[in-house]
Amino acid sequence: MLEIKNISKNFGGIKALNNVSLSIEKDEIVGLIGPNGSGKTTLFNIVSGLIKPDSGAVIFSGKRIEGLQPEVISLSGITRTFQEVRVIDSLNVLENTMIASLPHFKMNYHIASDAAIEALEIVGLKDRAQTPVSKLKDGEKRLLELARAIAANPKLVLLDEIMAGLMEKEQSRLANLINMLRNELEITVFWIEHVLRAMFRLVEVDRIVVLNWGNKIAEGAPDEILRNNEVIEAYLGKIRGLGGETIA
Ligand SMILES: Nc1ncnc2c1ncn2[C@@H]1O[C@H](COP(=O)(O)OP(=O)(O)OP(=O)(O)O)[C@@H](O)[C@H]1O
Repeated sequence: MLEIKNISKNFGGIKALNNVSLSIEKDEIVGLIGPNGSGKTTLFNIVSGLIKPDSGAVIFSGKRIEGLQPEVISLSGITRTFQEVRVIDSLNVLENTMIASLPHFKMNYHIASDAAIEALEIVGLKDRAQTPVSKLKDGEKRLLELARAIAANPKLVLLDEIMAGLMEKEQSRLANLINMLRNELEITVFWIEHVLRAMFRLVEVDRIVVLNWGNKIAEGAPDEILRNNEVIEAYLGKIRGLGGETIA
């Protein structure tokens, strides 16, 4: 479904991505992990069209999409969430969701509204449709981000640290939702996360790709990644050592 081929991106002297390749099959959940600054969000920004790679190709459903406008990529079936929730506080929950669904449904208000309400129902925010976004709790804003991504009827969704800052109960609920996206809605998921308990234990992740300093250093099933010495050295060991994040 998605093929990332030899992508490189420099910012000034910084090699944010160095010849990174990976592919994602339909109906997979693929995790993307690595230390801060290892290039994860840069890769999402390239796939979603926010930045152009210096070299390499991104192929989605057989077509090259690198360098296309974000709106075009979104219409082709790739939507995303952002680390910093991008909702408009002056609008209500439904209006925020419709901003995402309207372009996909050729600005047809009724169809876009139905799609938005369905997305809100999926994430459990339907009862809050008329609530101003400013009244939502942080966890609810994350769910709204997800609803916006779903409302545009994607084939592939990119989730960027969607668990960050949430309580454990909210993380578990969101993990169930991610599983449901793939299992029931047939949406393929590519997911960046630092909450490793969610990545390794809560969500049914098929494969995990690990970046370090812009290089792909590992790729494999979650249990293989947990045993990979290079990954432990570059990332997992440091996190365990800090004592802040536990996987089990
Ligand atoms: N627009 C930009 N201009 C200059 N440097 C950038 C830009 N975007 C990213 N970088 C740099 O590229 C590198 C990779 O950053 P990126 O945000 O992709 O990492 P990340 O793995 O997503 O980090 P985190 O886990 O902290 O979100 C970092 O050194 C970052 O400072």
